[in-house]
Amino acid sequence: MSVLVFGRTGQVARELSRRLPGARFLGREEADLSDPDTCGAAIRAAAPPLVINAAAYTAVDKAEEQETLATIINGEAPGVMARECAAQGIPFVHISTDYVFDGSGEMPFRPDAPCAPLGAYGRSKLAGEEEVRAAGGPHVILRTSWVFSAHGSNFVKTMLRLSESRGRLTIVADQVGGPTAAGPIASACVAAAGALGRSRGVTGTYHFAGAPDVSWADFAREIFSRAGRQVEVEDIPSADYPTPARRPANSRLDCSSLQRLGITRPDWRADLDHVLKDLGALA
Ligand SMILES: NC(=O)C1=CN([C@@H]2O[C@H](COP(=O)(O)OP(=O)(O)OC[C@H]3O[C@@H](n4cnc5c(N)ncnc54)[C@H](OP(=O)(O)O)[C@@H]3O)[C@@H](O)[C@H]2O)C=CC1
Ligand SMILES: Cc1cn([C@H]2C[C@H](O)[C@@H](COP(=O)(O)OP(=O)(O)O[C@H]3O[C@@H](C)C(=O)[C@@H](O)[C@H]3O)O2)c(=O)[nH]c1=O
Ligand SMILES: [Mg+2]
Repeated sequence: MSVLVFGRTGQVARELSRRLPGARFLGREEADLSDPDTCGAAIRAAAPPLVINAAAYTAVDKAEEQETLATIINGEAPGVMARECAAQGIPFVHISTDYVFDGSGEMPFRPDAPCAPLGAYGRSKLAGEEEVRAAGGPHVILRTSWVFSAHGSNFVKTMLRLSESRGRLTIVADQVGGPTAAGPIASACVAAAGALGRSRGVTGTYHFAGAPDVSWADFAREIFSRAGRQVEVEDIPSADYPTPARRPANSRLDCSSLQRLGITRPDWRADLDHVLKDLGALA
């Protein structure tokens, strides 16, 4: 009986495969989240000791025109997984996002703060959280933010790519949050599963984001500095970078309850060096 993971190619899924070599990772050929019943069937067939959902619809702007699909993948499918797990008493670890919040104020959001997503992706992820909680089984929802890794598409890789052709970039400076490397998120999922195994009482929603909080512009500067790229970054307001989906200005997550899972916030600067090294881009 091996651990069952939804997702195989994603940033977090790949890092989980390094930490859970005996687990079974389901790609979309085996379990397509746009057809949620396949997810329930996969769990019934495997009867695993633990299920982790690392698959999601993550294209924030595209979700604005594909909200129905995003809601099936991010909302309904996790609901089917969670109900199947609850029925069998299987612990379920699910990942969510800072984009469930409206980004108001300057204080870090606590896990129990009211949610009010600004866009379709955030609404679809909030729907998933609500389904998982309503299923009533032992679970941990881990909200994270600004994920980066050597794999997949993310801000770090976008910045490195743009630096090949641009000496100057304009980057939004009025959105602040915690960049989080995929490796530590995978480790946090494993720790959450361990904590759930010891006590169902840890069931709940937790925040796990890299420290310190930073703007996208300052994150870009740090990437270029550590990669030794000569790119000048100009601070701009979000209004000067129009996108189909609005993003929260304040993505700060209060991570203090992580101590219940026996873990702490990772420092994204050290993780950034590891990722740049993996990419052969560390100065
Ligand atoms: N990326 C980020 O910045 C953030 C992500 N998160 C959350 O973290 C979790 C992991 O995200 P991350 O690793 O970055 O995601 P990625 O975008 O890197 O990977 C998403 C994964 O989901 C799979 N997937 C997408 N659609 C389907 C489908 N219909 N059926 C089966 N699998 C599907 C993809 O498979 P395929 O390769 O076949 O498309 C891929 O393996 C998600 O819950 C996400 O919402 C939270 C905060 C920030
Ligand atoms: C490329 C570029 C982006 N930006 C801005 C746009 C945006 O506000 C910010 C980050 O761009 P991204 O496209 O990486 O952001 P985005 O895809 O919204 O990232 C989000 O993804 C989802 C899945 C999450 O759950 C969130 O936590 C968050 O990581 O940088 C610039 O200002 N200038 C630029 O040249
Ligand atoms: Mg993106």
